[in-house]
Amino acid sequence: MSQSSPLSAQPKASLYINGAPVEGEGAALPVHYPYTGEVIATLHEASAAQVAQATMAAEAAQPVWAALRPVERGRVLIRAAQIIRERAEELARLETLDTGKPIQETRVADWPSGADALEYFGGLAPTVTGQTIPLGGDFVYTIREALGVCAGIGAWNYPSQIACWKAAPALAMGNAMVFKPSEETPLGALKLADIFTEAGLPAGIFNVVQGRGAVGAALVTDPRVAKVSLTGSVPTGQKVYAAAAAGMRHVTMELGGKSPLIVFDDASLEDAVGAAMLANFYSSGQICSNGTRVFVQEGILPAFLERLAARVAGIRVGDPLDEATQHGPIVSPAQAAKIRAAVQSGLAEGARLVCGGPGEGAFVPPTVFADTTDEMAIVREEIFGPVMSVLSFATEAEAVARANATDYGLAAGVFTRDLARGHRVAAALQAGTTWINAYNLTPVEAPFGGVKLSGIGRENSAAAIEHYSQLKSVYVGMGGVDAPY
Ligand SMILES: NC(=O)c1ccc[n+]([C@@H]2O[C@H](COP(=O)([O-])OP(=O)(O)OC[C@H]3O[C@@H](n4cnc5c(N)ncnc54)[C@H](O)[C@@H]3O)[C@@H](O)[C@H]2O)c1
Repeated sequence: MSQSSPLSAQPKASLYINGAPVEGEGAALPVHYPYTGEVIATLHEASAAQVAQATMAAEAAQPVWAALRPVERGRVLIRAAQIIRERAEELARLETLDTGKPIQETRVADWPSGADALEYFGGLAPTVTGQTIPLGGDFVYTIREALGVCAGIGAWNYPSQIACWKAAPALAMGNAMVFKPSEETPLGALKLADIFTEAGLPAGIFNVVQGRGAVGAALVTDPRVAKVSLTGSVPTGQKVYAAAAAGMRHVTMELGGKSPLIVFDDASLEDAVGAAMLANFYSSGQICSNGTRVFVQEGILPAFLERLAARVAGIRVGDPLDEATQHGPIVSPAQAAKIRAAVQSGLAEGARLVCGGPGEGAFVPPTVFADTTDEMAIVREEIFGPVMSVLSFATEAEAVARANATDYGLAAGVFTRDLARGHRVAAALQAGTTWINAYNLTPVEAPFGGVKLSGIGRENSAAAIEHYSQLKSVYVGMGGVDAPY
């Protein structure tokens, strides 16, 4: 890599352990800018000994952090959020270099959402209390206490948001964290570690190790780790859940999906088309909750497809650092090849290409298939790219049954002007996160997560507190001990 390259993003060191940058002792990890393929940084994986050092540093630091007043922990998180907002432009640019996502997205979605989580959980920390349970003299009170050392493992689509979404509730509750970003996008988590230190976080409370799956596996089975939170694919989730079970560790699993978006014929066509585009093409389609199965009621199908094709034709594809660009490259050549194979399989299975196609190089254009059936691989399997399958349906009962006929259950959406139907359908859809007349909005105030194979546990909202703490009950005897012997 040329250090003089204007795109150089070489960090001080690859890892962050016990409050300081540390170089990795493992294999090289080149970081490519997805748009050009240029190597913008070369990192090194953590060795097994360095993974252990990170968890030991976390274990040593955690009790002191947990003993602070919650308002003091919260203040550090809120200060970190302020630093993120002050450096918004620099951080958005780094996220674009790391992921290839358009700068117009990374300015509004990635770090800003991470800052929201830090503010939210920073403010929530002092409000967490226990219960008193009267027993007519004796009583029990409960303490919600930290778990200890938490491991966070991230995917590459929203690397900095994922790091913040995991760190914020974990740290708010007095835990320490060792975070392993995806090997594709390792840069944002290192920035977060720096920002935390600047905000006053004690050394050892947030550590970063880098590496591929084996480093993640070493972290999951480290004896000091009490909880694992993974964002990734279902196959990885199954492996990590099983490995965590051996040590009876807590888990949060944020996994993949093949979510349905149901559009009834009374919906606002323009809003439904806009939502379907957002649900498939934002971040070049690399979003876990994407509504990739778009069920459209037969009466409005022709009008829906016509309007969709017209609006998709206007999407500006290109250089992600150009402010006008709305659709950037795919994160890596390997992922682009997987998406292309899915597009080819759609063509081979007889789906009708409305627009887009396999694309070339780093780019897969926004792609819409019509005349698809529930049996086609493009309709059943997560593609994790900008490929929408449009399906036609006749009745509400049919749409709900077909929408639920999947092993996934991350998200679902419904568009209708009949609000009673909207609520009825939302209730019937097997998904952890649902939207009525909206799609893919994930404010920190709302719980986010999946059912069925899409995961377990919830991120964001007060619900996340329960996933980063455990209840202790304290029985207080107020009288004598009545022993029968
Ligand atoms: N539900 C959500 O919140 C959410 C959000 C974003 C992405 N995702 C899902 O993530 C997937 C795309 O991301 P990806 O390709 O990076 O996923 P992935 O499963 O390939 O990797 C995820 C992370 O797990 C690590 N890993 C791999 N094998 C491991 C092992 N045996 N033990 C421990 N860690 C291991 C990887 O290094 C990476 O950091 C998609 O399926 C997408 O739907 C889910």
